[in-house]
Amino acid sequence: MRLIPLAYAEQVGQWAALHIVKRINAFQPTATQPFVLGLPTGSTPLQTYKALIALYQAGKVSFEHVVTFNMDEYVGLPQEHPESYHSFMHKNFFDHINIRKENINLLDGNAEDVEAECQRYEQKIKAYGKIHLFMGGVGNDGHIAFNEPASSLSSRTRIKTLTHETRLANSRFFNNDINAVPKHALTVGVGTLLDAQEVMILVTGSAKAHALHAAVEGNVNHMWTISCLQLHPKSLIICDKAATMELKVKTVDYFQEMEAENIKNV
Ligand SMILES: N[C@@H]1[C@@H](O)[C@H](O)[C@@H](COP(=O)(O)O)O[C@@H]1O
Repeated sequence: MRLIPLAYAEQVGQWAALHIVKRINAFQPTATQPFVLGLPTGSTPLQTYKALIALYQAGKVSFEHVVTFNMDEYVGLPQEHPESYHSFMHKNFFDHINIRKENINLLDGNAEDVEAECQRYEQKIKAYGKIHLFMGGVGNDGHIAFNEPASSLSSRTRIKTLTHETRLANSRFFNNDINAVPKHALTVGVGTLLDAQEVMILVTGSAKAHALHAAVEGNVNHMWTISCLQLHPKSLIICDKAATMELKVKTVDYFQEMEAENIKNV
């Protein structure tokens, strides 16, 4: 695992965007060999999306041959609802870049046969070989995508019941009305995430400090599904200072030293 401790959330967004651009450009994607990018929603990645749009506008990256898979979607919320993850992604990212419509993949939370929809998603990812880079955030309770506590660490895409804590945290997008927050979501599994070539998780703010501690210093444990990163051969966490509050000073120093060495060697 690589942990990049930065000072501010804006720096986290900038760092993540530059990393994505670096990976896409190094891959030199084509129509027959596209770069496959996994994407999250939430407040945390907003800065990254803004920075990616700016880099696209500056001609530093093209999304023409990039295929995206979003990690999750609410069940039963109409696609055109402003808080559906379909709406979120178009408003905050897709509508501002040159991605092809047919290259955008999102789970259909209104599918009649939810199980078939989840299998279709898994098969479509497999059809591309693998996800090259999966970006994600983390919930206050340590969930990754919508893999709530006690999700199997080998789970695949499926329907999950959201915890009260998650619905309460997300009620800020629904006029603070927890009853308006869907009770279920479709989500890629922990196993689906671990299959990606690289996983990059953004963690900002003090509300995520316990989750970051569990991810970096805790044991691999299904109660904090973010801890699955310890099993991944190429995982990367980018965090701000507020998120490190539950880490040992020694841990933060260690990763800071490692990054200083990395920069020297570039
Ligand atoms: N399913 C999403 C997660 O993918 C996201 O990581 C989490 C944190 O969101 P935020 O970045 O808004 O704190 O929220 C939701 O539960």
